Amino acid sequence: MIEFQNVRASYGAREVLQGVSFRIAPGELVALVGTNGAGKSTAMRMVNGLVRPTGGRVMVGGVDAGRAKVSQLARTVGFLFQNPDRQICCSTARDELLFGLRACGADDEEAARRVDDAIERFGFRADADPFLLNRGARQMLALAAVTVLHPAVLVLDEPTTGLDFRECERVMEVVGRLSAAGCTVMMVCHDMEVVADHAPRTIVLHEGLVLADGPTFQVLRDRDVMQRASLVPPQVVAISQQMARDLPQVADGPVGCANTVDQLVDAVACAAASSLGARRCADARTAPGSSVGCADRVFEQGKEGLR
Ligand SMILES: Nc1ncnc2c1ncn2[C@@H]1O[C@H](COP(=O)(O)OP(=O)(O)OP(=O)(O)O)[C@@H](O)[C@H]1O
Repeated sequence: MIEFQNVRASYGAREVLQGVSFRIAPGELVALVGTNGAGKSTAMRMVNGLVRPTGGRVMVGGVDAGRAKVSQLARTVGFLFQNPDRQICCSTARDELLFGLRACGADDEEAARRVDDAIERFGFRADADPFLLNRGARQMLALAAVTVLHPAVLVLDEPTTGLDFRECERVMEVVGRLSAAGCTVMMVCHDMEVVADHAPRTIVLHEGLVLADGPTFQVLRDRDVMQRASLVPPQVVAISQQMARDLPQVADGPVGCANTVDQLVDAVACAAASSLGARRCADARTAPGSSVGCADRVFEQGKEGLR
C-alpha cells in the first residue's frame, strides 16, 4: 500500500533522505522511529505529497505520490498532525467532522450519517467548541475528523504526545481498530512504550537511512541499533536485558527474552519457584511475597533462584 523505493529528499543542498526503501502492506501498523532530524517527518509528508522525492519513488495505493496532486492523495491518505490545533478549524465538533467530507465532495446524506456515527462513537457533543475541549479531546476530535473520511492509509505524527495514559490508550485503540479493519498505518512516534504496546513492526530511520526494519521487539531488543539511533527501549525490555546480563544462564530463557510485564513476572516467578521451594510456577506467583504487588521481592527471589 505504501512503498518507498530508494527515496531521496533534499531541502536546498541538504539531502535528508539518502535512499530509503521499505514497503508497508495493507492493514499493517508500522512505527517510524529515530532521533530528531532523522528524516521521519520528511518521509511522512511524502506519503501525502507535501514533500516530493528528489530521487526514487513513493507509491501509495499504486499511485506515484511524487507526481500526484495533493488533493488526489488526500482522498486516500488521512494525516493526523502532532498538534491538533494545526488541524482543527471549525467552531463546532460537528462542523469539524463535516469539514473534510465536504471538501472531498461527499454526498450530504452520507456525510451526515458518518458524522452522526462518529459523534456517538467518540462521545462528542455536536455543538461543542473544539477550542474549549482539553488537549486529549481535541486530539480525539482531530482523529475522528480523519477517520470519517475512511482513509485507506493513515499517517500519524506523534499521535500520543501531550496525552495522559488514558487518552493515549483511547487514541491508540481507535488506531488499532482502523488497522484491524484494513487501514494501512504509518506512525511516527518518540515513545518506545507506545511503540512496544501498539506497533507490530518498527522502522528505524537514522541520518536519512533505514537503520533497522523488523518486528518491533526484535528492533527494540537490538542494543546496537538502539544505541546508534539514540533510542531507549521500553523499561520491561531494559530490565529483561539487564537481568540477562547479570545472569548469563537465563539470557536465552524466558527472563532474558521477556517483552511485557506479564511475561517478565511469569518468567521471574518461575525462577523464584526454586528459591521458595514451590513446585510449580503458579505456586510461586501466589506464595507470600511473590505477588505482582511485591515485584521487588519477586525479582530478588527470582534472581536468587537462578543463582
Ligand atoms: N522545510 C524545511 N526546510 C529546511 N530543512 C528542513 C525542513 N524540514 C526539515 N528540515 C531539516 O531536515 C532534517 C530532517 O527533518 P525531519 O523533520 O524530517 O526529521 P524528523 O526525524 O522528523 O525530526 P523530528 O523528530 O525533530 O521531527 C532536519 O535536519 C531538519 O532540520
